Amino acid sequence: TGNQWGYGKDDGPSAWNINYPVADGDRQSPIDILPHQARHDPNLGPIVLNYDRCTSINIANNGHSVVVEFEDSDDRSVIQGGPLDNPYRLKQFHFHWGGKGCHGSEHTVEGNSYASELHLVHWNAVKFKTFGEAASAPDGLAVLGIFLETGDEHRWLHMITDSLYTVKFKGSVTDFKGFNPKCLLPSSLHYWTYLGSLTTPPLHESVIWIVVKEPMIVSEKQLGKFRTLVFTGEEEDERTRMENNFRPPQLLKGRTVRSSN
Ligand SMILES: NS(=O)(=O)c1ccc2oc(NC(=O)c3ccccc3)nc2c1
Ligand SMILES: [Zn+2]
Repeated sequence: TGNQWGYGKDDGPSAWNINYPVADGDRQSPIDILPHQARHDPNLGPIVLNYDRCTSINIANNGHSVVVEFEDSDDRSVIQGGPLDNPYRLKQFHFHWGGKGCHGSEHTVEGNSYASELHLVHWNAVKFKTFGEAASAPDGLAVLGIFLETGDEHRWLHMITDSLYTVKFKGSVTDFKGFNPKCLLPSSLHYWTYLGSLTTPPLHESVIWIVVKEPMIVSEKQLGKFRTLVFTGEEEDERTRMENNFRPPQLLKGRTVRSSN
């Protein structure tokens, strides 16, 4: 059916514009970030995360990534400050990653990729009633992007990687309670910010991107566990390893990238 998209040769990013013409739009993501061309904006305050009462619900394999969903019926876990005019509610987080030894981040910095990228997806519940409504509005979503670099083991990432075997196949979902993603964040939240889009179909141009400069460090072993997931369902014959689920950088088309200090 028309909505089938992926990261392969025939259904990958270069073919997405067939079913999703906005793929060729003016504010597409990800982008290559050039720090020296980013405008330092002293009015850009710090990002403030209020995740202390966040409620994680489940972890799932949606056939494109592994996603942890949160309860978003009130303002129990929000991001605010920085470029945001309102608090945005945490809806879910997920990852993008590469193959063994290859890189897998979506945003790049001066042409350099990281091994992986974590996206914490938030929506503007002040202006919109549902995530779906916000996801189609120019200021509807705020996604916090965190790069993952390989090095020492991350002390808390095991809480996710130890659960990945339970969501190996597309369509699998398991309970995942009591996880606070604040434990994944690097010490500094200095960031770049620009107006962009979802990096997968439907590619809505509704995202205020906040890309944190400092990567989180994870071990190659921890990253390898993400590659034990498969894109395919348990009932399907082939087992296509889930890796390289990233969109390459898109044209800036005159946009300005701003930098916090
Ligand atoms: N790579 S990305 O740009 O962060 C990105 C890309 C595509 C996305 O679609 C959704 N949908 C929901 O989260 C959702 C969750 C629950 C109900 C409806 C939608 N989030 C996305 C984030
Ligand atoms: Zn993403």
